[in-house]
Amino acid sequence: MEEEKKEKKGFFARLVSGLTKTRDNIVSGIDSVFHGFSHIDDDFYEEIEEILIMGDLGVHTTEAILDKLKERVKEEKIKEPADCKELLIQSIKEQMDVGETAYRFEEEKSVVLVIGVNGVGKTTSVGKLAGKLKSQGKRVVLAAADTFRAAAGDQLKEWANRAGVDMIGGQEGADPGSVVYDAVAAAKARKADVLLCDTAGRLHNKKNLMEELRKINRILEKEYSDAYRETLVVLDATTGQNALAQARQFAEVADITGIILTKMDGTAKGGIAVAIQSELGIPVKYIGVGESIDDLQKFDSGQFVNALFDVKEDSGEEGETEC
Ligand SMILES: Nc1nc2c(ncn2[C@@H]2O[C@H](COP(=O)(O)OP(=O)(O)OP(=O)(O)O)[C@@H](O)[C@H]2O)c(=O)[nH]1
Repeated sequence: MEEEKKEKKGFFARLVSGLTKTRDNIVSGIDSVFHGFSHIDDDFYEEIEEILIMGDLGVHTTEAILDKLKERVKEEKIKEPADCKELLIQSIKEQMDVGETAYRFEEEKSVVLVIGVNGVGKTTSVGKLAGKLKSQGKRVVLAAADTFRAAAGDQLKEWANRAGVDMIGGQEGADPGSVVYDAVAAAKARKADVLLCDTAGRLHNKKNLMEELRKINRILEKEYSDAYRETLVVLDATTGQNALAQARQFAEVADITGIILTKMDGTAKGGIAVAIQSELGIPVKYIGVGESIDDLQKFDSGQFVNALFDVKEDSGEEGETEC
């Protein structure tokens, strides 16, 4: 129990330091609004709106947050700008609410498809996730089914070695479906708990992407129907609103069950996590906070917002995050 508390505290401290740039971008501005205005008026709300939009929360999400805030301020007859801070934090948390995030693939035999465009950190995230599952004592098999890019398989192989798991690959340009087919056979033979597939990422050709995913899904239905299926999209947080647009496009062609938001370390655009959950209703399941194998953390909206606004968490009871 003590260990668990310590771990949560450690996670929170790392989250706070990882979000320094995002926090500087949003919170220092907000604080000066709370303390710089003598009363609550349209200008006050406009300033908050501007800061949230600049912090990459997006126009729709920001409007929804402000509507909620205004309603509460009225209801609770708040007069002092400084007293709005807690209400704003509450409104952002509510706006991000997507219910409790499930990690079923950690509990039962599963296949996880990971998709994302080149360069977002897809291969790295698959490697980190493999390492995380392996450290939980799971038997993991990787499928290098993103056969489009030269050397992608080699890169994944390095991660497989680092994580200490098996990888099934194919030649460059090979049919991703056949790689998945072979990987399913290997997963069955090795009694794997989780089959992690590094799959397609070509958004510029939606028809092909859709076809490819459909084919993979058909194979999984036929050959591995008793495995729970999860589809995660990897997005690069440093691209801000572009990441949101990518998620939207992927959601049009696949049944997305979660998001991995990478490069949260050192970006000022971490507010995109709020926009993603609010506008798409898809949970951010993990965030990438560095380039090494341990730099993937489960995401918890409550803790994230607390970290952003420097709300202290000493009991460790706020979120369920473990890492
Ligand atoms: N700082 C930081 N860098 C990351 C993170 N995730 C990935 N990267 C880096 O981002 C770069 C791209 O990562 P890859 O995993 O190769 O990206 P990919 O999406 O697989 O791209 P392709 O291999 O080109 O398809 C690498 O230099 C990674 O080390 C993260 O969470 N934080």
